[in-house]
Amino acid sequence: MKEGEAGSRRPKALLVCGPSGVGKGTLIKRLLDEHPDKFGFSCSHTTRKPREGEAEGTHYHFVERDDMLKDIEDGKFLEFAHVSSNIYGTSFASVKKVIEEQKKCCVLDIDMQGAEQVHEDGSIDKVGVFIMPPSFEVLEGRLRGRGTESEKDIQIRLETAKAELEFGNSNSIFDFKVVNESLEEAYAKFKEIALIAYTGGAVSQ
Ligand SMILES: Nc1nc2c(ncn2[C@@H]2O[C@H](COP(=O)(O)OP(=O)(O)O)[C@@H](O)[C@H]2O)c(=O)[nH]1
Ligand SMILES: Nc1ncnc2c1ncn2[C@@H]1O[C@H](COP(=O)(O)OP(=O)(O)O)[C@@H](O)[C@H]1O
Repeated sequence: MKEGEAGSRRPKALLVCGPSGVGKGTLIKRLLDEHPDKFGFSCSHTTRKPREGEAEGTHYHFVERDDMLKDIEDGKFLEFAHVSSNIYGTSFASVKKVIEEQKKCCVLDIDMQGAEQVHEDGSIDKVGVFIMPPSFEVLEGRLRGRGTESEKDIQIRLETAKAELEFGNSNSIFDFKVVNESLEEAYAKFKEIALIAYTGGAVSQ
């Protein structure tokens, strides 16, 4: 076995959850850029419109609501959720592509409802990490600073964030919590957790 290859244990999926604007996408992008051989992103489906710079099939599969509802009915999704007035979901195909075809650890960026469904389903061996903001004010500042949402959408996301933070603080789905204050420190911790998922190792905090 070559150095850096996963050991005899199979890589687990890495479930990344946390409120909108907390930095999930930033941390995940950095991980994928640094370790493209080890980690692959599960490209979700969404009914929301693409933001500037987002590409079909890379960030999301951008789909029409009716098509997504039909695919959900046809059983194509491992999990799905209505988040901030849009539908988001992880197809079986996207997870299979990363785990079985690419043989990498599959990174899922999903909301709390999705995390709960994956946890209860139990068919995916996973490590769960919840990303926390240093404070609600900082979260709001990041969301506004990103400049990708309308004021109405920001308000919806902040409302959802309150429930997400309570959820992250009070359940056992997540093996780890990372406070994203300094990006360097948060990324170092996040990477360490991701590598635990990659090696399929036992989780100890
Ligand atoms: N359940 C579920 N949630 C998802 C999925 N993809 C993204 N999300 C979540 O949907 C929420 C909104 O995502 P997005 O519109 O990209 O906005 P952002 O989180 O503010 O960058 C976030 O909490 C994501 O974690 C998915 O496939 N399933
Ligand atoms: N540690 C950090 N310090 C300051 N700004 C950050 C930090 N992490 C992320 N950001 C910024 O916050 C905004 C939201 O991050 P993003 O990764 O889009 O969050 P999410 O994917 O959780 O919605 C982005 O503009 C990003 O550059």
